[in-house]
Amino acid sequence: MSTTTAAAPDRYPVASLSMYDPVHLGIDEYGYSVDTPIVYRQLLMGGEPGSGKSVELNNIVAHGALSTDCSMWLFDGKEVELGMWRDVADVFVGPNITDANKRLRQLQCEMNRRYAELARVNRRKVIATDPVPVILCVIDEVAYYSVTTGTKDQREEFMILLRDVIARGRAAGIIVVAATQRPSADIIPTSLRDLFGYRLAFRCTTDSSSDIILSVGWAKQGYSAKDIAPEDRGIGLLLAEGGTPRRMKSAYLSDSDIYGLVEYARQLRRTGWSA
Ligand SMILES: Nc1ncnc2c1ncn2[C@@H]1O[C@H](COP(=O)(O)OP(=O)(O)OP(=O)(O)O)[C@@H](O)[C@H]1O
Repeated sequence: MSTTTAAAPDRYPVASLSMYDPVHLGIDEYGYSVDTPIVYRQLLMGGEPGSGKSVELNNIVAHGALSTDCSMWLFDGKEVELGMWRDVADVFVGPNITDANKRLRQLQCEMNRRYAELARVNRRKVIATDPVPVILCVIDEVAYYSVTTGTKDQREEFMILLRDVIARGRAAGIIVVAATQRPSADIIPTSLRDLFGYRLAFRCTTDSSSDIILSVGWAKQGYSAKDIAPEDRGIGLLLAEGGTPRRMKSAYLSDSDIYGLVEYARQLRRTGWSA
């Protein structure tokens, strides 16, 4: 055994993350880390303005940006919330429904292509060793595209395409993370909500809007995002695949954290990781 100690290298190997790794969302009320695999799932977030949705979206997008097996498709009806990640997004859609629908049609085609390939090789789902990236499709604010902008036909087309991608995307390696500050039945009908395996309710103004995110009945059982105090920004109830809602606080990335991450992700995505 050698008695000499090797000089510490001045550069350390840093591996990228993978979309198949759990994503760090925050900590729960007992101080445990909330790390959730989101591949093969869809995640819906809702809550009143300023309740913490964009902060949590940033955590998920940060994971995607640092994952070299992730293709990021960002839809930002407000343009500035996800805009900081624009340089490392593969697709960035601002407040333009024509563009949004065009991109969703492309996503649908890619999904169909992947299913055709899976069927050809007699497989059920995309896995980590497949030569296709996981597609992380993040939409902030769904209602902008589904009820506010464009013509009725465009809004309807948006919802039809989105519903299809949410319903069929999982096994094809397409994750949809959607946020809305308007948790109402016209924006998130039950049939759409139920397609999301994960739901995260930040502070809501009524029990019924909390139930629209989580699902009917939880408020009566004592799990209502209405009970989150207005000053408790970033606190939400996370319902994961049929469990019980878990109260948690999302992790927080400051703007300067995000600038640093974007720069790092840009290098990582250009070169792959290297020592
Ligand atoms: N986890 C957190 N830790 C610390 N501060 C937070 C956290 N989450 C939210 N905040 C604070 O609350 C503010 C509003 O959060 P955020 O922008 O995420 O709300 P939002 O729900 O996306 O609002 P809107 O619907 O209007 O876009 C943040 O700028 C930040 O100051």
